[in-house]
Amino acid sequence: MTQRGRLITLEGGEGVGKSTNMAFVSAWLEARGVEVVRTREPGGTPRAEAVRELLLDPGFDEPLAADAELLLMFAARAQHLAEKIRPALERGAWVVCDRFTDATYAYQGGGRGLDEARIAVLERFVQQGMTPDLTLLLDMPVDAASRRVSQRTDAGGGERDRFEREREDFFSAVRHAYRQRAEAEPERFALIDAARPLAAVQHELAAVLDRRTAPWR
Ligand SMILES: Nc1ncnc2c1ncn2[C@@H]1O[C@H](COP(=O)(O)OP(=O)(O)OP(=O)(O)O)[C@@H](O)[C@H]1O
Ligand SMILES: Cc1cn([C@H]2C[C@H](O)[C@@H](COP(=O)(O)O)O2)c(=O)[nH]c1=O
Repeated sequence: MTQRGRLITLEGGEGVGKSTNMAFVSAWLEARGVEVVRTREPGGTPRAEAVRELLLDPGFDEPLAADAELLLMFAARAQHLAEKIRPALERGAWVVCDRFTDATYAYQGGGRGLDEARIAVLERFVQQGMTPDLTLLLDMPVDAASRRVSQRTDAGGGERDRFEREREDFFSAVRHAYRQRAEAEPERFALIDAARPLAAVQHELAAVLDRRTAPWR
């Protein structure tokens, strides 16, 4: 019988280095013979990416109600789980996902102030007990991360999305919520100091992956 794959998530606020380190984590696993499916949330499938567009688009002349934002996050997640994550895990592949439900607790819970208990109801409904096996939380001060986002936006000539336009107190609340979750579940989370140079961050990521994934490989 094929062994079920593992779900590894990368989490953290804007600009902490999740996308940069997705590539590193995936390559590290692949070098050890693991089949890896790389993906992200919100998004990861064509329909879920369409929901992402709606969530990130700053162009509407109408606010997005916090409850609608929460439900859209879980709608995208339900599609992602059904069409991509569960099938991959069932065939034995490992899924490395840039953000997952911890982001909902951090952004919609911490940032928007929605009740955690309501998020937990949707989590149970959509995920049916499925949770990440390992969560790599990239953590750094909000002001330094925001400078990285500014440099990236200036260099790429891109526009800030609807979340990136939030104020510093929103991101401080997001960071606080993430750190609280990591403290509450140390067996699932690894807290990584992402303010260091990339080589140091990746050195620690490799050590964490080696230690935490050895029993599953
Ligand atoms: N350790 C690091 N030191 C310095 N710069 C870094 C480091 N890690 C990433 N960067 C740079 O910071 C910027 C943001 O990184 P990245 O896009 O990977 O962050 P992210 O967490 O995926 O951001 P977002 O949440 O906005 O998608 C990029 O320009 C990247 O090259
Ligand atoms: C999964 C998830 C995401 N978000 C927010 C966090 C980010 O601002 C955007 C996604 O863009 P990025 O390229 O990953 O930075 O969506 C959220 O608020 N809630 C969630 O559950």
